[in-house]
Amino acid sequence: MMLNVVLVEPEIPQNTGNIARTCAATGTSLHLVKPLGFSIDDKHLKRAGLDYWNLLDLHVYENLDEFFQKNEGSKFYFVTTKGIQSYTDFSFEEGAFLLFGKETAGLPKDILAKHREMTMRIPMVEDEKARSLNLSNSVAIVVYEALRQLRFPDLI
Ligand SMILES: C[S@@+](CC[C@H](N)C(=O)[O-])C[C@H]1O[C@@H](n2cnc3c(N)ncnc32)[C@H](O)[C@@H]1O
Repeated sequence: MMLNVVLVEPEIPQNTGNIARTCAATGTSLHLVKPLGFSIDDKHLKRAGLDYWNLLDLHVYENLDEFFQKNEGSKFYFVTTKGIQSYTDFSFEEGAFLLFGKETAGLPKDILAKHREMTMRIPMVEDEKARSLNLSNSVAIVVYEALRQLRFPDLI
């Protein structure tokens, strides 16, 4: 696949359902890293993804170690409110893996520290009350920037 979205320990089924729909509609693979806050058969998850599930290239992992092992050698990008640069300052490569954190806590701190140079943020107002965007909105923003840079391959 041209792009890969990775949700690390997602908690809210409606968010993952929306993201599944974005992935299916853009030909992007979806990778879910457990623990998940819902079952893959959850009705909210299915409803939010509507009938797009059969179009989806879905991969599920027991934990982050398994994810990194199975995708060794790939290019990883970390999307976080603590990113050192704007997502628009990155060049996205074909086959890129875009990692997003869980709704309550984001990506693990040790992972962000290890991959600091590859962390990106989506700019927001400087107000501590505006802590973050919705997870599924964040995925849509970054996926479409990456696809734009790759010239919307196979999309019309
Ligand atoms: C609701 S947010 C998590 C909030 C968490 N307190 C944090 O600061 O990371 C869930 C995920 O959405 C993405 N996200 C939300 N707002 C973002 C932003 N402004 N910049 C980059 N990523 C963002 C990140 O992947 C984040 O891990």
